Amino acid sequence: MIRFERIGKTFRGRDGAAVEALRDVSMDIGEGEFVAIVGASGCGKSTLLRLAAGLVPASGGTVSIDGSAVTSPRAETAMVFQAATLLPWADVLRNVTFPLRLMKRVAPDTEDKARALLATAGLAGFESRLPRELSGGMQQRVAICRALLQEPRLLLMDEPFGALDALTREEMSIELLRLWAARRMAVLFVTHSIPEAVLLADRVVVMSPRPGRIVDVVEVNLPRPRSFDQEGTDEFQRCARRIRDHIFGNRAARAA
Ligand SMILES: Nc1ncnc2c1ncn2[C@@H]1O[C@H](COP(=O)(O)OP(=O)(O)OP(=O)(O)O)[C@@H](O)[C@H]1O
Repeated sequence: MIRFERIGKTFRGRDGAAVEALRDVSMDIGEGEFVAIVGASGCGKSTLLRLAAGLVPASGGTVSIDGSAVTSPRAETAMVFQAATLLPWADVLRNVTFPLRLMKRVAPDTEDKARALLATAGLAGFESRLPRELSGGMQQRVAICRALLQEPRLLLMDEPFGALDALTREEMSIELLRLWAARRMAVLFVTHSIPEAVLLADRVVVMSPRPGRIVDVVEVNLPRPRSFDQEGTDEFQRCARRIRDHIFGNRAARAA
């Protein structure tokens, strides 16, 4: 569905110095596939998502969806950032429906769908609350509902649980999988957590330090529905170890 073909991206800093963020990145993501991206800080993971979202142009290569080059944001793509980025003055329901109102895509059943989505995310009864009345985890759930209400074919998630505590993070991962199972859009999910990547993804793309290149693609052959109980399985450990070895090299192997 989405194809990255020999993508390179070099930024020019304020001082004029060139920063090569990505080099020769190629990958395909199929319809309904869940792909996680892991790699050292600064290796270009967010840049890759922003390229897919049509927010920045590539310096070389092409990103295409269904064969047509992505040059600007598209209605079929939605993005969730690390911070919930909700409108502070709008209540939960208005926040969730905001992008559709902005794109003039409101349908007669939009509000009902938004309420149903919020209920699935455990937010029934909070529709009229303001963001500041919600916990960080609840705010992030609102941001995820906002993205899902757009019924995207491609969901881009940039460390969406990065600011949450460990327990909320686990709970949110399982909830995301539930919502994804019901809708099956393609997901490109950036995370710093190796267990989170293995738990969620069909494939984990491992990137080298900057300039980011793909050093491995790990297929996760764990049955769905997934749960953290699978963390003890050989397959989970195999995937996690293989990813860790790429990121930490022999250090991890020695410590094990
Ligand atoms: N607009 C920009 N102008 C200049 N340099 C940039 C810009 N955006 C990103 N970079 C640089 O490109 C590199 C990759 O950044 P990016 O945010 O994509 O990495 P990342 O892997 O997502 O990092 P992290 O895991 O820390 O969020 C970094 O060195 C960053 O400083």
